[in-house]
Amino acid sequence: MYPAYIHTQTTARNIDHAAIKTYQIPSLILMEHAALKSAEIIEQITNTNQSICILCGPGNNGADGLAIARLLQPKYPNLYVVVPEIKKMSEDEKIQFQMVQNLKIPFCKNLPNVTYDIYIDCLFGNGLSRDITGFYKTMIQNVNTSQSTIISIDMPSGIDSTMGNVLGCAIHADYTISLDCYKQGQWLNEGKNHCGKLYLVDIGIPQILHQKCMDKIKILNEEDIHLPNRPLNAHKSTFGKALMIGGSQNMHGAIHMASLSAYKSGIGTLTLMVPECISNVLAIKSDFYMLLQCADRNGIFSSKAIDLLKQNINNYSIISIGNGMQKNNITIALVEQALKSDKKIVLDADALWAAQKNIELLKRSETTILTPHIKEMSDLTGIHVSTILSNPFEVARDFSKEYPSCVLILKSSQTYIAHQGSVYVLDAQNAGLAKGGSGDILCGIVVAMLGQCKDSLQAALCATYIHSQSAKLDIDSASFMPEDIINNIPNTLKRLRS
Ligand SMILES: NC(=O)C1=CN([C@@H]2O[C@H](COP(=O)(O)OP(=O)(O)OC[C@H]3O[C@@H](n4cnc5c(N)ncnc54)[C@H](OP(=O)(O)O)[C@@H]3O)[C@@H](O)[C@H]2O)[C@@H](O)CC1
Ligand SMILES: Nc1ncnc2c1ncn2[C@@H]1O[C@H](COP(=O)(O)OP(=O)(O)O)[C@@H](O)[C@H]1O
Ligand SMILES: [K+]
Repeated sequence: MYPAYIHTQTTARNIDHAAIKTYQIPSLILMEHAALKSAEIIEQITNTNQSICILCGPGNNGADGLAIARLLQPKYPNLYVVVPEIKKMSEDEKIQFQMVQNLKIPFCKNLPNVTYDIYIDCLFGNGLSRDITGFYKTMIQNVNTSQSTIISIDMPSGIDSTMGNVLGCAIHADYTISLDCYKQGQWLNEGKNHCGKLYLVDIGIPQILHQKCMDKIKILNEEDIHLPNRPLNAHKSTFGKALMIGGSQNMHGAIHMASLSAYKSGIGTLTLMVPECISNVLAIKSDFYMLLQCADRNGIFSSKAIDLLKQNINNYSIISIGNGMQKNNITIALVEQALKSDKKIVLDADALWAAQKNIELLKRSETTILTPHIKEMSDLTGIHVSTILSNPFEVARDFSKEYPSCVLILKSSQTYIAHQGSVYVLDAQNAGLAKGGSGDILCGIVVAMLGQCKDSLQAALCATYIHSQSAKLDIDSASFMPEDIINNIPNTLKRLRS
């Protein structure tokens, strides 16, 4: 699978330049790859009897358009090119334009009065630098109001490729063919809604240029997942001894689901530290876990929990806190104690709110995996929800740099896994997961992976991927039950290992 990276405008541009300067790949060769791959996709999504109008701007995005015109012309009899600024062309565009003229492909300066079935948008790509005004704006508005299919090359023109904001006006594409890498603006803010279906094509830029990037963002795929080995001669301690702390009178299901997921995902031993008031119901539900019961007060842990954890913590290698707990002083004290220990820690739900009270403790040297959804991330960091939503990549990356021993799993319909400045994106939207309990299942899988993987980032990547793959169920998304997902974990593991 072609490795998919997401870059800002500057990084994408620097990579293009390095391919040309350092690796001496002529830009016309890259452009030819771009045009060939784009033409291939255009042929797949259109019919050759449809009329095509290719809009070519003043830079290399326009040059791509001219190269695409040259490649499509033999198959599409009704093909037309619009070049508004013949006097202002990049060097490569001049060469492409000469070839288009040699082939006698019809062109003109203005958008023709007739409506075309297909518009190929090559006005502006990664080089858009200011608001679009004047005749380009009119052209974009006219194309947007047509009922035609719009295919954008590299970026929907008018979308800023770093932040996804509309600069003046922007093409509303049905399809966008991104060249070499995704641009961050395709994933953020208004950009998300302007791309239509996104394609990514390899244009022959050396992969090393992506791998060498600082602060890279990569789409998580199966090749990034290295499931931990399970040696035949292992014993239970080989796979981690976990203590899961959580539960309250009104929420015993959360820790139960987390524990089932942890066990199905391979944890060695599992103990649940829960308030006494729910221990009976848990004991009836399952018998694979051990219970560390704690006196309760009003349905939650009493202050005795703090001493109980102190006395027992050294029996475990991994501690998770949060499932089914509440925001209170005991939760704060338990999180503080766990973070001061030398154990691997997983923080979920209200434990994330509690961690904020002693945030400097996250600078500990042992691994901490945090699994906030967007609101919990806001509780943890004090960053407003709208700021997180406008650039989750940056928020996740900044956090991971500030707390280098932490691995952040920032959950939403897309999930961002960040560690020491690198960000992975799990792009697997699934309405079946938009239900209470999905996060508890993930937390359990994280605990199990932390018990088995040597590397904490790998544990987080494996867990997130296993969670989303196990939620690929052949039933209506409205009917997903937590146990359906949990019962599918074994199939996922079997498939990933084979
Ligand atoms: N060899 C390579 O690098 C490869 C590049 N490739 C392709 O090149 C694209 C990047 O090309 P690019 O850098 O030329 O930028 P592009 O998007 O065409 O725009 C720049 C032009 O637009 C103008 N302009 C900007 N904003 C404007 C505005 N609001 N209103 C009006 N004008 C505005 C700007 O003018 P200026 O600011 O200089 O006055 C300049 O003329 C990339 O997306 C991909 O498609 C691929 O073929 C692979 C190989
Ligand atoms: N639409 C969606 N597409 C993909 N994943 C989703 C979607 N909605 C929720 N999820 C995933 O489900 C989990 C929900 O976690 P969380 O919000 O903590 O739920 P809860 O606390 O109720 O268990 C996260 O892993 C999140 O990424
Ligand atoms: K474009």
